[in-house]
Amino acid sequence: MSDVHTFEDYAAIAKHLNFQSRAFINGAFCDALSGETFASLNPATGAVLAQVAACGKADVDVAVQAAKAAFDDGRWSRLHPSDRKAVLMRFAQLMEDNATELSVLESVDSGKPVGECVGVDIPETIKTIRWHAELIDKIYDTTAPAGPNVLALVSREAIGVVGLVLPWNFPLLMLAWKIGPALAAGCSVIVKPAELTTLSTLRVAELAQEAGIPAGVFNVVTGSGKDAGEPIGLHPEVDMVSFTGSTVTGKRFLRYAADSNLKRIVLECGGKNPAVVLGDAEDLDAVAAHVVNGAFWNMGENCSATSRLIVQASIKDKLLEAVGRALEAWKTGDPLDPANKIGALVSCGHFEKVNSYLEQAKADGCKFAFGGRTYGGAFVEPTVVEGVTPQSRLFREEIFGPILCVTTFDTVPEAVALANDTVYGLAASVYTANQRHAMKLAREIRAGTVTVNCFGEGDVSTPFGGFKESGFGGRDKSIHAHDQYTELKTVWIDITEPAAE
Ligand SMILES: NC(=O)C1=CN([C@@H]2O[C@H](COP(=O)(O)OP(=O)(O)OC[C@H]3O[C@@H](n4cnc5c(N)ncnc54)[C@H](O)[C@@H]3O)[C@@H](O)[C@H]2O)C=CC1
Ligand code: BAL
Repeated sequence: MSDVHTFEDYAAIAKHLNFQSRAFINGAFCDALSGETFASLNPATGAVLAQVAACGKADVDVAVQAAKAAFDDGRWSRLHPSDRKAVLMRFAQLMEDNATELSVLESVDSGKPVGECVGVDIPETIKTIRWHAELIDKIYDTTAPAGPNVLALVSREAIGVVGLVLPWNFPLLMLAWKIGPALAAGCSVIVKPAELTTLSTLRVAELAQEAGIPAGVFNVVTGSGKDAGEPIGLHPEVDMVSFTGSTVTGKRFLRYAADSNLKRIVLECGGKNPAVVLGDAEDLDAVAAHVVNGAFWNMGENCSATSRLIVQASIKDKLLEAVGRALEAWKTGDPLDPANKIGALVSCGHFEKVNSYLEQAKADGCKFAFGGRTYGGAFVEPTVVEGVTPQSRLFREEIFGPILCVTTFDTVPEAVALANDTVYGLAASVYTANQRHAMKLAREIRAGTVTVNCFGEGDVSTPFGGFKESGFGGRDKSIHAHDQYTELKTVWIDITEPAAE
């Protein structure tokens, strides 16, 4: 990453960004066949950044044909693993060479604080591509234990043409979580970025081409969920879809699969993630710093965001005092100013949704311990709402914004029951000095990731995904992600000696 650090530097780069706005199909940028476009806005200012190709079924058909032709002729799928690895390593290097530009682009398109893009989103994107590239020539197939006259080979083969339907909250990182293992496995991909955040993915398509990923292997179809996402879900020649987004849309993909070709579906959906703080937790300032980071990182637009603070009643007031101290570092404002840790929400539409929970909190008679103010149609300051009951919408629904709901408990079993009182099961954190309690809570809370005395999503080496309505069918990240994009094949070979003549 370069030495660009100030608001003025980032603003100057933003001013001179060139936006690629056409779809990328079969190695070429192209308009939608209908010629239609939609506006991509900077949510912090409302300015139109670009008019983006509004693709539909016809464009998806062309992309699928290209992806299938590429897969079938083996230009990528049958490349020597070390050669595939070399191309992906070059791809990662090109992203690193352009990391500052990608960070600013991601920030203006999504409202994310540029400091987060520079420090987390873009480095993690690059690391993810490298990690999966490194794996390509290190995975061995196996033989199964079988009788003496049989050789049973069990291998993994790329699943084929893969649709990757992406959310807007971590546009490039979610792209990397999916294309990393998919391209490493040898699949051809059709990426459908969220319509609110397409621009960084299109820039990365340019870099993919420059790196030498062959035509047809990496395609980007831009457009709405209904027009471009649904045809991917229903396409008979798409072998698999990996989706991240809302549970409602995730369920649609299961229906698309049932109504078409039983394509494999992997879903990473919403969360309503608890942080359970026991009365014996040590160093409440450290706990508060983790809780605040979990709740407000990326404006809470995060499926694993800490959304419910479930705290033992005896320490609630002390913990909230510490939360107040931690919040002093969380300034809200222009996403291009690296001093701000809270930028703009992704769109006015999403702001309306988040604001409806602030209104609900007032209607429920809850107390705003901190925050509650909104600015400029897209900014919401970090807000902590006390006295949230398990019946409230605030406790039950995914807010996906900077609102932390506080509920108290008296006993550990009560805490477990509250933590599990949700249809979701993506992530949870537990804070306690008692290792027995920590392990008991980690076991009993039904979630894909449980962090103890910290908040985080692990590393690229650890699987990410959820229980219950948070997920289906597999995991992103880690070696387990490769399972999503491969089929198991058994080759059963009879090695009986022919009977002597
Ligand atoms: N990582 C996560 O868990 C995410 C959760 N969400 C949740 O979903 C809520 C709504 O956000 P949205 O952007 O509307 O999420 P969404 O689930 O509708 O969108 C995610 C992706 O699915 C596509 N899509 C939407 N409708 C589709 C359809 N009928 N068929 C095929 N593809 C479709 C979208 O174009 C986008 O690429 C958020 O407020 C948040 O609660 C949103 C984004 C990410
Ligand atoms: N936190 C990364 C995954 C997601 O929010 O979709």
